[in-house]
Amino acid sequence: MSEIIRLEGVHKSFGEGPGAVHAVEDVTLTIDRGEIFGVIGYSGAGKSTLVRLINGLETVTSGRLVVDGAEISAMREKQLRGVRPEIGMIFQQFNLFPSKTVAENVAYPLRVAGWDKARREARVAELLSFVGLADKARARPTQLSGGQKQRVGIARALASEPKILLADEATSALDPETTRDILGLLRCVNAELGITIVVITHEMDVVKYLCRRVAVMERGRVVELGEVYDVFSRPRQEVTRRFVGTSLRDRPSPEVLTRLADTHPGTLVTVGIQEETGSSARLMRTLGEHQVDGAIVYGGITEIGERPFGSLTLALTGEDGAIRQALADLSTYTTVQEYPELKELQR
Ligand SMILES: Nc1ncnc2c1ncn2[C@@H]1O[C@H](COP(=O)(O)OP(=O)(O)OP(=O)(O)O)[C@@H](O)[C@H]1O
Repeated sequence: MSEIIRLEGVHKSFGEGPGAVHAVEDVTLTIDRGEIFGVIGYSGAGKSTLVRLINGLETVTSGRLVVDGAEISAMREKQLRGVRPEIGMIFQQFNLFPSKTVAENVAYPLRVAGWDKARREARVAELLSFVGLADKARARPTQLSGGQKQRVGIARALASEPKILLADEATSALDPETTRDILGLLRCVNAELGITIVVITHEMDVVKYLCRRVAVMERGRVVELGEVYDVFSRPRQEVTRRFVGTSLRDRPSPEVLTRLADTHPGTLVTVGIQEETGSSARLMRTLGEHQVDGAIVYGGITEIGERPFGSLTLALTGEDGAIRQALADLSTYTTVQEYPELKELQR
C-alpha cells in the first residue's frame, strides 16, 4: 500500500516567544492511500490544526509535510491553491451557504474551478444521487435535517473528485442514529470511490466503527499510534484509557473503586481483556494455577472487528505471595492496573 500523506517532525505554533501556543508538536506519521485513518483527542489537543495543515489552510512552522507527492510544507500560497481541490473537507457545523439551494451549494466548488454549466449540472445530479438527496436539489439548507445537511456537505466535498476527504468532527452535531447513517455513507465514499479519509473526532465509537488505524493526540503530540484494535485493547496512555472508558464504561471511577474496596475483601486490580486472554478464560486459569480466587466486581467487554476487548476489575483473595506471582504472570500477556492507594485506605 502506498502512502498518500506523510508528516515528518511537523510543528505548528501560533505566536512567538513565551506566549506562543504550540498546537502541533513533533508529529511524525504516514497515512496510506485508500485507508480510513482516525485522529482522536480531547478539545485543544491540536486535531483541527493538524487537518488544517494537511489541506494547506495553515502553514507548518517546521518539519516536512507531503500530500500525494507534493511537498506542501515547501509551497507558497499560489501553489497551494492548485493542491487544495485534491482535498475535500467536511465540518461539524456543515458550513453550507444558507441562501443557496442544495444543488447550488454542491455546484459551488465546480463553479470556482470553472466547470461549464452542463458539466456542473451532470456532476451535481450524480453527487446528490450518491448521497441519497436527489429529491432535495432545490431545497435550502434550512429545510433540511442535520443528517441531510451533512450529506450535502459530503456531496460538495466530493464535487471536484478529491483523493482525500478530511472529516473534522463531522458527526459531533448529530444524534446517534443519524451519526450511524453518516458514518455508513463515509464508508461507502471510501469503499466505492477509493477516497482516503482522515477522521478527526473526540468520540471513540466513531473511530471504532470507521477506522483501520488511529493516532491519539494530547497537547499537540501523537501519544499513541497503531491499528485501532491494538491501541484500544492495550491502551498505554491515560488519555487512551479515558477514551476506552467513556465508550465502554468498563473501568470503575475512583468513587466506585473506594466503594468496591469497602464491600469486597481482597486486592482490587483491573485486567485488560483481549484476544490473548480469550475473553476471561486464560485469566481465570492463571489465577487458578496460583490458588488465587478472583471475584469479578466490575467490567465491560465489547468487540472491534469481531475481536474482544475491554477490562475486568477483580477482587483477588489468597496468599500475598501467590497474588503477587499471579499478577506477574498476568502481566506477561495482558495489562494489569493495580490500585496501591486503596491499600492505604483499607489499612
Ligand atoms: N489561529 C490560532 N491562533 C492561536 N491559537 C490557536 C489557533 N488555532 C488553534 N490554536 C490553539 O491551538 C491549540 C490546538 O487547537 P485545535 O483547534 O487544533 O485543537 P482541537 O484538538 O481541534 O480542539 P477542538 O476540537 O476544541 O477544536 C489550542 O490551544 C488552540 O487554542
